[in-house]
Amino acid sequence: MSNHPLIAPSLLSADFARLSDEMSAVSDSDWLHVDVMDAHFVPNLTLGLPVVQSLLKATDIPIDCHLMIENPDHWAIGYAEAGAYNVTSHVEAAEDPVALAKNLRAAGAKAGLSVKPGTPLQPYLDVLKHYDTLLVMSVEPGFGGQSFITDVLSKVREARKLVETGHLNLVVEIDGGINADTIEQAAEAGVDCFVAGSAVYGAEDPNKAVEALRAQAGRASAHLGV
Ligand SMILES: O=C(CO)[C@@H](O)[C@H](O)COP(=O)(O)O
Repeated sequence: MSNHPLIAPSLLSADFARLSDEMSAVSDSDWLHVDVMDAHFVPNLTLGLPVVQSLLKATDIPIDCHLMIENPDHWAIGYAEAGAYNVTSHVEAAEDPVALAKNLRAAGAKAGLSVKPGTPLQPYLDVLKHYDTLLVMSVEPGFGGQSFITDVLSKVREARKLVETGHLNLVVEIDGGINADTIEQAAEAGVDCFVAGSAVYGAEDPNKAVEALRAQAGRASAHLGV
């Protein structure tokens, strides 16, 4: 849980030839979201552990790794050992998500679990008790710049209720299509952490975009102060 809105710019929308400058451009953000894609779990290919290790040396912002890869049971631990703050794997890809969470925590990272837009939460409620973050995908994973899928907010409301009633203790994160037009409905539904790619890196001043999104989320949210 968090008591203020967390904004996590997605580096997927940054200029990959200038990653260090692009991280500095969002120095006011709470987390930095790094999308790892393997061209198997999703059709796109981005970057892997060697690049994340370099990013970790070049920033103080907590790195939030979103692994859109097959076999996270094997690969995720490397990101935790490298020093990522939060390491998220997909429930659709993980073979033993409980063991995975335990391994990530033992390596010093927060453990995150992500669900695609069509994946329900209900079968994974016991598994989620072992997790620190739940990443609700509000687009099909793989690409930035897609439109927000409003239907996923029912899962956010479900997760928020479970957190408020003490059944889960995790940060509710949303990813995909978050911008000035969509962040308020996500905040109202109960999101704590908002990933935003094109809305931040497409802005003239990325840091100002981060501040504006944070303020908007804080105003719209019943559970987060500004
Ligand atoms: O994981 C993903 C896409 O798979 C996201 O992190 C995108 O990078 C978000 O980009 P926008 O939808 O905010 O442009």
